[in-house]
This record gives sequence, C-alpha cells and structure tokens, in this order.
Amino acid sequence: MTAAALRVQDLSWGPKQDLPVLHPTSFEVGAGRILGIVGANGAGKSTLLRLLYRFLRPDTGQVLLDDRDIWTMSARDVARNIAVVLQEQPTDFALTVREIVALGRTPHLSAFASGGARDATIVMDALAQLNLADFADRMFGTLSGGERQRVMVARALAQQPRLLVLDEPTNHLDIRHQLEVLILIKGLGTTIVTSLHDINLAATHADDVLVLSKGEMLTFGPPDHVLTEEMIARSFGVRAQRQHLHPSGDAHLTFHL
Ligand SMILES: Nc1ncnc2c1ncn2[C@@H]1O[C@H](COP(=O)(O)OP(=O)(O)OP(=O)(O)O)[C@@H](O)[C@H]1O
Repeated sequence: MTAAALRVQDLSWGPKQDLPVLHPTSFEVGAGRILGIVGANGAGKSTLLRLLYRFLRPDTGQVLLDDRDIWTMSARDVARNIAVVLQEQPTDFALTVREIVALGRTPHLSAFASGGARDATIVMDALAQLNLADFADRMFGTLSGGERQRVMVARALAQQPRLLVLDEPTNHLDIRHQLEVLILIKGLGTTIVTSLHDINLAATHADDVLVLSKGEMLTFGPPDHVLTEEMIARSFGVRAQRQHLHPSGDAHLTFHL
C-alpha cells in the first residue's frame, strides 16, 4: 500500500455558529506515519476524525492529502484513498464476513463489475491478516463484538487506502487482539490516524501523539515529548506517574485521582 501525506490547516467545526466543537487546528502527518489522538470524553476526537474522512465539512480550514483538498476530490476518489474503521458497527447485516470485507473493494471496481480474481485474493489476504479465514462464510450478525471489529479492520485493509482513519480500533478487543491489530496496522506502511483511549497504547504504538482537550489541540509530537505528567493532568484531570519498564525501557504511565 502506498501512503499519503496528510496536512491539516486551520481546521474547525461546530454544529452551530458560536458553538465550536473543534477550534482551528493545524498539524501534519508524514506519509507512512502513525498519529494517535488522545483526550478525555467529549474532547473532540471523533469530530476531528470525521473531518479527516470527509464525513463533516469544515467551517474553516482544509484537509490536504498529498496537497489535494479532500473536498475537491470525488466521493469515489476519497473512498479509494481513505478508509475508516468506526466504533459503531453494523449489527443486522445479512451478509457473510467475506461479503462485508469484499465491500472494501467497491471503490476500486469499474461500474457494474463485481470484482475479479485479484479482488478475491485481496479479500482473502485481508481475512488471513486478521485471522478471520475460518469465519469467511459466517453471517456477520453471528460474530462477537471483537470478531466484528476485526472484520471492519479487514474491510478497511481490502480497500487498500493511502490514509487509514480509525476511531478506537481496540474497543471490544481483548488484550491479545488489541496488540495484534495495532502491530498489524503499524506494519501496513500506510498513513494512519487513530483515536485511542489507552494512553499507554498510544505511547507505545504511535509515532506522534496529538492531545485534544475541549476541542483544542494542546500539544502534538513524539509520545515521549508530549505525554508528560503535566499534560495528562491538564487534559484528563488525573495525576499521572511515568515509569520506565525494565528490561524494555518503554515508558509506562499509571494514573491516580
Ligand atoms: N452534531 C453535534 N451537535 C452538537 N454537539 C456535538 C455534535 N457532535 C459532537 N458534539 C459535541 O462535541 C463534543 C465532542 O464530541 P466528540 O464525539 O468529538 O468527542 P470524543 O472526544 O470523540 O468523545 P468520546 O471519547 O466520549 O467518544 C461533545 O461534547 C459532543 O456532545
């Protein structure tokens, strides 16, 4: 998968005038890098992500993918470039796992085509990457929450995006599958923006972290620089203690009221 560079300039949004949910925000994510977005409930994480995958139209500013404003692209072009994994999942789909994952190929098919051998291989590869090959013919509605979450990640992979946006991708997943999904997406080589509630997962897996609080970007940069005890206290209202684990040397934060 090739990766796109993402540039966000003065991006803001609110449901009404004088009710900003995201204040003007600017940052860049280099091609192939992983950005983790952290912040308390209601900080504006999902809103920022919705602006990145063109679900919301900005009040001000731009989202540029390799210097192209995503609002100048066709919907199909956006779908060829940007894939999304959301917290909410379809529950009543009368489709098999394979059919759901094959939906990821839709933006790449020519009109009225139903996908050829190459598309079928891409779908099977995506299923295999998420350890879902044995589930291919199961009805989506019969899967557990965590299995469904992995199917949605597989669908996004089948889309072969240049930017992958994930809203809490580890929700519903047990610890093993959390790590598997994060390690998998890290290895994709595509540009990734993901919200994460678990600050330690963000610290370990993101190249850069953006801290949001009340719709404002408080800081942006490498996890070791931005996830300070002071920043956690300011954005989450908890005391944090930073330790270094042995023998890995990885930073680990613990939290107290
Ligand atoms: N369409 C809307 N109309 C009014 N308020 C909205 C709208 N969308 C979002 N908000 C408000 O904006 C704030 C930020 O919401 P958002 O869902 O982006 O936060 P979040 O950081 O993703 O939260 P969480 O961690 O709880 O999922 C919340 O207070 C929310 O109620």
